[in-house]
Parts: sequence; structure tokens; C-alpha cells
Amino acid sequence: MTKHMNKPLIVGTNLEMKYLMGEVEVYALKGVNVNLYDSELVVVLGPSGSGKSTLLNIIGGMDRPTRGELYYQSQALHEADSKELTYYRRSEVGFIFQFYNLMPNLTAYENINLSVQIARNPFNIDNLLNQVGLSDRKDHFPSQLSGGEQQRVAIARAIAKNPRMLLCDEPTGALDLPTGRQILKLLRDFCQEYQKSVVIITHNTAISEMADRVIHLKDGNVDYVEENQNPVAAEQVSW
Ligand SMILES: Nc1ncnc2c1ncn2[C@@H]1O[C@H](COP(=O)(O)OP(=O)(O)OP(=O)(O)O)[C@@H](O)[C@H]1O
Repeated sequence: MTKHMNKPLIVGTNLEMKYLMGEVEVYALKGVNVNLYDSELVVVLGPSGSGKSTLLNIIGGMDRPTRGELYYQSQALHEADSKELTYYRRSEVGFIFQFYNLMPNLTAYENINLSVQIARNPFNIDNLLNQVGLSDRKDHFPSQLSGGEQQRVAIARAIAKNPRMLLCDEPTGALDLPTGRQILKLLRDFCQEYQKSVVIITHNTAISEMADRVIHLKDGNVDYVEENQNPVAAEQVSW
């Protein structure tokens, strides 16, 4: 695939994550290799406990691997100090979670503005609200919005700072099918229009049909990787 002829944005080699539970060592990742590219939508699929969130947290600079190497372009994230990781998270990574994580006391506009204020080269908030179909809801508080609307605000907030990649943890997990499709379409559009890297972790195998690449995790390892030459449109995903 031509995309993969470009230099990868992220190169993770032999990533290991070990937790100590009292005397017991738990390996959430056991030596995972992963590359991410611009303009590519990757789905990470795997059963509960297979290491999906751990991998996303490492790629997003929230945790450092206990072994292995992780590069963002030429930056060695596995060796970065917490200040460097904070800067990386702020400027390069947008996060989207299952339960939106909006500030309840701020309006839709103000929630998005939070991320704009820490950005070097942010997008225009009104344009983004328009793009996610929420111009008429900008002054609403999260409690006045449906789940799908809240998730659209969360996506606008993650995109607003113009990150190089979007990392999404079960972004449609709390939504019905039509609303979930709208969210998936926004993620695909962001990937395509702005040539950004999008990673979606999920239990939902149906979502993998829209991915350019699917990484299957099993018990802390990459089980296998599939490439979709003809990913389906987000509107056609069904579960
Ligand atoms: N902070 C932690 N301390 C100890 N063990 C942890 C910690 N975080 C994760 N683990 C363990 O690591 C393994 C992988 O967890 P992880 O959350 O990455 O899986 P997951 O695939 O995202 O699961 P789910 O789909 O249920 O969210 C699990 O066995 C989990 O219990």
C-alpha cells in the first residue's frame, strides 16, 4: 500500500508493559511491534484484557513502556521525561473516550476552546462546530446534549488543537448504530481530509471493516494484522 511507503509516524518495537500487583508481575503487553502512518485509519481489536488500552496509553504518551522502544518520528518517547511527554500529548495527540469526558460546567464551545488554548496551530472552533453539525448547540452544556452530540463535541475538542493523530478508546461504545456511524464518519473524514493518523480500539469487530489496517491483539501480543484494500464507508458499518 502506498501509504506504507511513507515514513511511519510512530514506530513501536518490542513494547512491553509490566505491572506489579503485590508480588505478582502482570504483563499487559509482551513485546508488541506497531507502526502508524499519516492518512491511515487503524482499528485495534481484541478481547477484554488483551492490552488494547495499555497500547493506546503508551502510544499517546500517558505511560512509558517498561521495555522496548517507541519513536514518534525521531523522538524517542520511551526515553522522554514527563515534561517532554506532556508536550507530546498536548501538541500531537487528540484523545476520544467512550464516555466523552466533557467538563460538565462548560458549554460545547467552551469545552472545545479548552483544547484550542493549549495549541500552537488550532482549527477555528465555529468551523469545527459546523463540521460536526452542532453550530446550533454551541451554548449548550453537556447535560443538555444527547450522547451522540456529546461525543461530537468531544471529537471537535480532540481535533481542534490540530493533532497529528487521534487515539480513540471505544468511541461508539455507548451509542446506537446510526449515531455510532456518524461518529465513525467524522473520524474517517478527519483521517482523509487532513491526512492524519486515526487509531480506534474496540471490541466491536464490525468497525474493523472500515479500517485500512486491523491489528488483532491477544493476551498482550499482536496475534495478526490484516490490511483492507477496500475498506467500507463508515455509513455501511453495521452491528
Ligand atoms: N494499572 C494496572 N495495574 C495492573 N494491571 C493492569 C493495569 N492496567 C492494566 N492491567 C492489566 O493488563 C491487562 C491488559 O489491560 P488493558 O486494559 O490494556 O486491556 P484491554 O484490552 O484494553 O481490555 P478492555 O477491553 O477490557 O478495556 C489486563 O490483564 C489488566 O488487568
